Amino acid sequence: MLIVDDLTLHYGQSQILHGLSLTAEAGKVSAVMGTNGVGKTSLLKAIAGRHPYSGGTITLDGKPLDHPTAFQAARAGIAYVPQGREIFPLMTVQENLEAGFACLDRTERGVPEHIFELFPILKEFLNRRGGDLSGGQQQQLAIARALITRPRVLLLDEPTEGIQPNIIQQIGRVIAQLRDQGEMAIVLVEQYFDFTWGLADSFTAVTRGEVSLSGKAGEIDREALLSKVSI
Ligand SMILES: Nc1ncnc2c1ncn2[C@@H]1O[C@H](COP(=O)(O)OP(=O)(O)OP(=O)(O)O)[C@@H](O)[C@H]1O
Repeated sequence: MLIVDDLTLHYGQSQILHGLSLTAEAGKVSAVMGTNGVGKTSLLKAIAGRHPYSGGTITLDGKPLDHPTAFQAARAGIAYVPQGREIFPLMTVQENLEAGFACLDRTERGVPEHIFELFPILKEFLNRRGGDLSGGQQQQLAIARALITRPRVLLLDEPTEGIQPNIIQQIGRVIAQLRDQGEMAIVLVEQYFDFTWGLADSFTAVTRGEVSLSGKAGEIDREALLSKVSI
């Protein structure tokens, strides 16, 4: 279980997160929602060791992640799929996947076959350059690259952004499949309300770096949530 407690984060003098707390359980999709600029990406970056946090704690399966570097966070089992995907455009699909090996021991460096079961198109396009894939295919590649490390926590930053509807549905099915395997806690940052509402097991609405509403699917009120995450 990932527990983020009372997290604060700054860019220079500017405070972005104001004591934000979040819990993400294995086998569940925990959605983080909110309008532009409320600090969703900053939260994921703090968890993934991509930006230092100023206060609070992050704990994974009972062990504190004490201000980890990106490498240490990845070694601890945290995988991050950034907004905008960050595919290496001149490298092939195979090479992009192998970029995920960086934090693994030599003996662990292989692409698990189940990744191609989740994303068959990647097997077909192994020798194609990342930059020649469509947006949806790049998103699949970014998720696949994150799964290379067999993570315990998967952080997804707006996976539906700029993706055509049929691929969004496919990505939703993959997220649900990964959840149902029961081993991974999935933190989904999303602004596409209906997609997230249909998929997530719990919801955290963020407003100006603070939690403004949270609750489990089946308990939280849809309209109340919608009002917190819409402009
Ligand atoms: N590197 C940075 N330096 C300074 N300010 C930053 C930096 N990155 C983000 N910010 C600011 O921090 C605030 C939160 O940004 P963040 O990207 O975390 O929000 P977000 O909720 O993910 O928004 P979006 O949905 O637009 O991605 C914004 O005001 C943004 O301009």
